[in-house]
Amino acid sequence: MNDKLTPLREQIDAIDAQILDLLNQRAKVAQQVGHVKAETNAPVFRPEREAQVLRGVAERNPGPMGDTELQTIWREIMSACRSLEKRVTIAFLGPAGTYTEQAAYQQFGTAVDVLPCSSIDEVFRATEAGTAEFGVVPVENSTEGAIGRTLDLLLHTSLSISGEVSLAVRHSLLTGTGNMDGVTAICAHAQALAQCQIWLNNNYPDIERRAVSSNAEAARMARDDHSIAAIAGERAGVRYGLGTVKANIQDDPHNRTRFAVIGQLKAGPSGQDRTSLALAAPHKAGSIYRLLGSLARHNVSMTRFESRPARTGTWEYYFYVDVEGHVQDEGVAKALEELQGNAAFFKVLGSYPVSLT
Ligand SMILES: C=C(O[C@@H]1C=C(C(=O)O)C=C[C@H]1O)C(=O)O
Repeated sequence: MNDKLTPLREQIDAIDAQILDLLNQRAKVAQQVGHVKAETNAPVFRPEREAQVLRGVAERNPGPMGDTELQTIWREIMSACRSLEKRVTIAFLGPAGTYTEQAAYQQFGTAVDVLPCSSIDEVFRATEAGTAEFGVVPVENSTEGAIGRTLDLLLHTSLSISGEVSLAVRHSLLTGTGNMDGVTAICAHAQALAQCQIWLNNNYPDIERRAVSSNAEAARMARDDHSIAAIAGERAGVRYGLGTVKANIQDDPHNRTRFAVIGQLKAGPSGQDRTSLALAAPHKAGSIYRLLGSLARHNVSMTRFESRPARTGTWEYYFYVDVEGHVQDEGVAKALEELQGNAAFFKVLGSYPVSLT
């Protein structure tokens, strides 16, 4: 047995030495890139370039390594290289252990400084003030729909969306003991309670449900008080030392949440981009039809159309529209120019590379 293993391990050691050498070669080039950027005051983080590198890895991958696993490794390589140019600070909807934290690492890798914030408003404030270069906030959930507060704040912020992250959201029922003995309340964010309501109705119809500020906060409460069960991701469970009563209790097995990366940066075109817009239509017959007609005429595909009350008490709405392509793409530019002329309110929230997952 050992005789067979020894030469194989020697091969791995030799390959590791090459990987180590190549990684440091890559890091030195990234440092040079950093010097060039510093001379011109150019942004360190370039999401369009990182998206291209990650797509290229999957396209060129001959296997047996999986595309997703390689992309995870490359994300960390780029994160480490980037941190040699400059370490960026990322604000996110905390506390530690939330899905938003996971989304932040998914976008930037782990060689970043993080600033957990207690509300979506605080993420916007910290990023607008420059305390963090980027912020990460939830935008919509495939079961429960839009995160209203994020949409409201996007309307008037000076920040742009420079990235999107889509994560599979799986909820577990967690307690300090790993069972439900003595549990009198199930705590979670209101969104998570809503995403698990059928399962809760079927299994624990009589236990009180209590909405708290985040699932991670519920996990922290469950750690300190064994009369409380939390609904949260396994990540939060591990972080707070909880036992799993039942995993995957979300009503929709395909439950996903989409997050936006916000910051001063406007991402360049990566070749596979999306553009988010906020619009209001004038109070005239056919005005929405005219707005959307501009997209159709220039062959621009719409991937999302969402309305939200303008909060004027007059049944006026803002429309949140996502289209395929980048504002610098010719068709998109023409469509938006035309659309802007017909809109009562028009704002490009940002163009950014399409999420890998
Ligand atoms: C090295 C660069 O800086 C950063 C690091 C990257 C990398 O490690 O590949 C890619 C894009 C940037 O976010 C670059 O802009 O090319």
